This record gives sequence, C-alpha cells and structure tokens, in this order.
Amino acid sequence: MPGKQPEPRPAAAVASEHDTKDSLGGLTPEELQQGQEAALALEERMALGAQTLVHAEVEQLYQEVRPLGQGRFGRVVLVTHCQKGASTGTGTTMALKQLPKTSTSLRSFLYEFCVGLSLGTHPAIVAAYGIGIESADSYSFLTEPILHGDLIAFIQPKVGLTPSEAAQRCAAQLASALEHIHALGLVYRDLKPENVLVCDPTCQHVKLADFGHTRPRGTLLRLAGPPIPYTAPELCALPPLPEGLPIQPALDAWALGVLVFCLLTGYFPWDQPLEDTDPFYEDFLVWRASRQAQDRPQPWFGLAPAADALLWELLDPHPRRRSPVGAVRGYLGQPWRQQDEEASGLKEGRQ
Ligand SMILES: Nc1ncnc2c1ncn2[C@@H]1O[C@H](COP(=O)(O)OP(=O)(O)OP(=O)(O)O)[C@@H](O)[C@H]1O
Repeated sequence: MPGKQPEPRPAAAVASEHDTKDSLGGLTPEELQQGQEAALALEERMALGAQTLVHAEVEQLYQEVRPLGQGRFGRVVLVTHCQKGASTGTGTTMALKQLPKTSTSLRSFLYEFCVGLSLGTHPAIVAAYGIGIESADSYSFLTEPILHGDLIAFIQPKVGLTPSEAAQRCAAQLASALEHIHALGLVYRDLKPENVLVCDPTCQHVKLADFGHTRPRGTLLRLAGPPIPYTAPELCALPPLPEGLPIQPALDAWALGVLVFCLLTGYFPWDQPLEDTDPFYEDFLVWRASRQAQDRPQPWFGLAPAADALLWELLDPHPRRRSPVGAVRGYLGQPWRQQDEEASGLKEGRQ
C-alpha cells in the first residue's frame, strides 16, 4: 500500500486540458471511459466508507491472536471479536490490517479499504469485510485470514514452485483474479509473490491481497522508485504525457509473465527491464528480435515450448501487442518445464 503520496491524476482531467487524441497517452475513448467509471464508483464508495468508519481503539473491539505479517506500511494480525466467543476460543478469526496515521493518509486508507470492497467475491481474491476503523493513531480494516503465508516461501531458489501442476494452478488462479480486477476498470499494479497468499500447505489455492496500489485504468502515474523485475518497460520509459503514463491492464500482464517465469525456474528473468543497463534483459531482447533458438538466454533453458510461447505473449515489450492475462488459459495442461515435456514424451513412447 502506497502510504502518503502525491495524488495521482486521472487521464480524463488532463485530456480536457489538452483536448487532442494524443493527450490521452494512447488510451482509446472506451478505455478512458471505463477508467472514469471505475474512478467515480470508487469515489462514491470512499465517501460512504468515510461516513461509516467506526471510531474506536482496536483493542476495545478485537483480541489479538497472533501476528500474520508486516509490510512497509501495515501490520496484519489475526484477531477475534472481543464480545463473541473470544473468551471461549470459538470466535471467528479475521485478519486486521492496521496502518499508522504517521505513514498513511485517510484518503490512502479509504482507497485501499474501498478497492478491496469493490472487488466483491472472487475465489482468488482475499475477501474484504466492510468494517473500517479509525483509532487515535491508526486506520484499520478487516479481511478474511489466509493462514499459510505468502507465495515467496513456496518458491524454491533455482527450482521454482513444484510440482509443475502447482505452478500452473497458481498462474491460472492469479490470471482469473487479475481478469476480474481489469473487468472492473482497475489495474492491480503490485503483482509479486509477497502479495499472493497461500490457503493450504500444498499450494492448491492462492489469493491476491494488498490493493493499496490498485488504480482505475487511465490514471496517470510515474515510476516512484527504481524498477523491479515486475515493473513493465513502458513505465521505465519517458512518459507520453508530462503528468505520467496512463496505466493499463498490460502492466499486470507483464508482472504475471515475470511471476510465471519465477514459478517455473526459481530465478528472476532480469533485475530491471532496462535495455543498456541489464544484460539479462538485453539478451531477452536480442532473442526476441532474432527468434533464433541459439539466442535463447540461458535462464530460459528449463522451459518447454508452451511456456516460451506464453511468456513471449505476456512479456512483449510493447504494451499494445502484449496479450491480456487470460492468455494463460490457452496453455494450461501442456508441459511448461522441459523435464515435464521429456517425461510426457517418454510416457507416449512407452504406450
Ligand atoms: N488477509 C491476510 N491473511 C493473512 N496474512 C495476511 C493477510 N493480509 C496480509 N497478510 C500478511 O501481512 C503481510 C503484509 O501485508 P500487506 O502486503 O497487505 O502490507 P503492506 O504494508 O501494504 O505491504 P507492502 O510492503 O507490500 O506495501 C503480507 O505479506 C502477508 O504476509
């Protein structure tokens, strides 16, 4: 979650100031409208959310069971309701995310709280409960608790997530969650294993959490710090408008491509998608340009052709040519790792 930051501006506001098509930074009128509608709906929810905030100290309402996690901005704890069953140990547990007022504005808090609510129910998205609390020093809200930690703990360095079925299941669930977010006119913008929570010990089910960076499509944004592997290249380039880049779901498709690569190999494909700075990214661009097998970068050696093809689609450096997150569905059930490809070949050979 972003804490106290300058207010991002919607592309619509900038468009009316410049009023040429280029002033939309490449956004079509339909995309602009979808983003505007999402922004209006969110503003309305935030106004309602502000009116219905409970004013109390968290300890008066909930009993802490144990800490669940700590982010840059928020502390997340497992709690039970003080009045219902807490003393007998039968109370329903919930996750309470507490954001100190020193680092989080009321608007940023309401944004994250209300985005979570506006996403409704989706099997791969952490469900938000409609309770927001303002205390003397913090803001808090409640969600369903997910008790097996985050995906990072399941990705073995140099190996990835095993077995391969788990990696495919995980990719399919995340693609579905992101598609749901995009259909609502929003862009998630923070896909990384730390924001994917795991529901069971064998990683059968995962859920997307932390909607502090989610914004309506078309919001103008600039890169706030150094890029990470998940940052799409268009965000690293000079923005098309002085106010920034109008954000698109393609940012999430890129991040999903990087995450799938990590799930399959246990490596990042590059540190930063910066030509002339990152040799791994440069090798990737050379391979894309030549399409020659001999140019395939070393970290890709363990991938089967289906995974190559999927990642080729999701990791297209040109956002307009990049496939949407739903592309994952077209590759499910095929081998994604070379070793699976070989095993299935052996099986066929025996039959
Ligand atoms: N609903 C939940 N159930 C269980 N654990 C959770 C839940 N929500 C968050 N956590 C844990 O708390 C950690 C921090 O939460 P979160 O990512 O929402 O905080 P943040 O301050 O917004 O993080 P960031 O540093 O990514 O901005 C997560 O990595 C996760 O381990």
